[in-house]
Amino acid sequence: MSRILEDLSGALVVSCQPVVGGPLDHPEIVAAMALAALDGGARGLRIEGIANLKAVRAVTDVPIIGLVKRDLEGFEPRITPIAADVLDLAAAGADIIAIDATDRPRPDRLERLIDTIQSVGRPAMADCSTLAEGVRAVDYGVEVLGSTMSGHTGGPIPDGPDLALVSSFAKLGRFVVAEGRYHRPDQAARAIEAGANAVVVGSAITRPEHVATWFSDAIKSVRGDAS
Ligand SMILES: CC(=O)N[C@H](C=O)[C@@H](O)[C@H](O)[C@H](O)COP(=O)(O)O
Repeated sequence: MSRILEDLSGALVVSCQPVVGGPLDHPEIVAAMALAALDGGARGLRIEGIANLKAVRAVTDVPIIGLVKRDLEGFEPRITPIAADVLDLAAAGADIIAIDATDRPRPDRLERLIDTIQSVGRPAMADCSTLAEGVRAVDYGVEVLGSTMSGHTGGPIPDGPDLALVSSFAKLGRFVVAEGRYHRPDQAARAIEAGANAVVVGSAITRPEHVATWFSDAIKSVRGDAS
């Protein structure tokens, strides 16, 4: 296992991805959120976008999972869909590079993305939605499997995290990251019990807009108030 993955064993990784266009969506604020998360015990970060990554890299040496979200016409995968982004992420200081590994039409072939990540000496993290996608990504040589995309490839998004997918990934002999809808500490603990090597938490820590909505919706539901 690479040193970066050893450093992340048993770690909380905080994804600092502000709501796009929201009041926190500025690189200096992303860097401040990252430092606050590290103060609270996070040992790794997940950062989207080159400007944000550079701002965070300037203030910490902890392992960073880097990604670029890109909406390309005619394609659904958004997380680092093209090989050119891989090179930019490596140059900006990402230690691990995350890619959408779902089984959906994509602009650059998955094998090409993984080869490009390996050519810059970084572990590749496959953001998957199913076990079959994880198995395919392992066949292509990824070092890290994430449950990131579970529930995000169509249909209603479930409430809780996909612990069953984490358990299945744990049998594949790769570093497993539990990610997606870990909204409470006990859920993160269950992920480690299910075999995850690390847990990524995003919205519950770094998207106060989402957290405020959870609370305001709960209050409205009790009041029977749709406004
Ligand atoms: C599906 C997708 O695009 N997920 C993204 C991946 O980087 C982020 O928007 C999520 O915030 C991240 O995965 C953490 O998940 P959560 O915010 O649920 O803790």
